[in-house]
Amino acid sequence: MTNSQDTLFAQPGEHQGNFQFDSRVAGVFGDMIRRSVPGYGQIIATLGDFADRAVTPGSTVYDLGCSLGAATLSIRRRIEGRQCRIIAVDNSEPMLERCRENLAAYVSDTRVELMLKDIRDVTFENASLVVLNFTLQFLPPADRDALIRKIYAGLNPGGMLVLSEKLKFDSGEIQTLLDELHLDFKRANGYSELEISQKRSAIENVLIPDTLAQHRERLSSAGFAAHDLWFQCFNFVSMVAIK
Ligand SMILES: Nc1ncnc2c1ncn2[C@@H]1O[C@H](C[S@+](CC[C@H]([NH3+])C(=O)[O-])CC(=O)[O-])[C@@H](O)[C@H]1O
Ligand SMILES: O=C(O)C(=O)Cc1ccccc1
Repeated sequence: MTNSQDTLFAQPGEHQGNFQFDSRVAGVFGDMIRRSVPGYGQIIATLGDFADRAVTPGSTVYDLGCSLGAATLSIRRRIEGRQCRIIAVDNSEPMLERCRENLAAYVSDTRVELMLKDIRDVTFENASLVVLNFTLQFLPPADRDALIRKIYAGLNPGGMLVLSEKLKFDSGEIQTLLDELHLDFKRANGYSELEISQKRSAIENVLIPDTLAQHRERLSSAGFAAHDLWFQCFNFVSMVAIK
């Protein structure tokens, strides 16, 4: 997988304006996400374990906001021979191009369809597993309920949604504490204060976190009777919901 070092925010004044999933980001994304999101590697590996349990023969898996294909690759390795199909969607062309190369590096009998489109325009059918791994947080908040409802409608009974997100907290004290622990994690991974602060401004208006209560309410009102956290590290969580 592409893994050039992320130095995008290393120089003063670099990358001003809103964060975008352009070719520069796509070229360093593997390094960026591992050094920025605590638990990312564990979540990617565990998606394979969820897939092994959730994915039924002949069903469809959706990876929404697939970026370089890390989740799709982890899932695909675990569902060989089940006559399934994975639909991996991203609206960034440079991401999807690199994703195509990454998927082609391994042999598999599972068909992966890469779709360059907005996840709001996807039709869900015969789904046994839907993955939103750090993607919902980039949708305008007003569009989030409708997507979760559409996913629920397209899932087969027993089908799962795995939803990973950066969280916001009602308590200012907890927000500050977990934000600081996250910043320490980035420092420990070699990011400078300048890189941290420039990236923070760039994602401010682009990545809009919800609280855990908002996620729970959204999943419940979409119809998911069973849902809970399965992973948390600081302000990053992953939830599972079962239809
Ligand atoms: N409306 C949209 N439609 C389609 N794609 C979108 C949209 N908005 C954002 N994206 C895409 O969602 C991805 C979010 S990254 C996901 C990591 C991956 N899941 C991973 O497991 O490695 C998470 C992060 O950068 O924190 C990017 O590739 C965007 O182009
Ligand atoms: O870097 C951060 O502070 C994040 O919140 C995670 C992230 C990771 C990759 C792209 C955008 C945000």
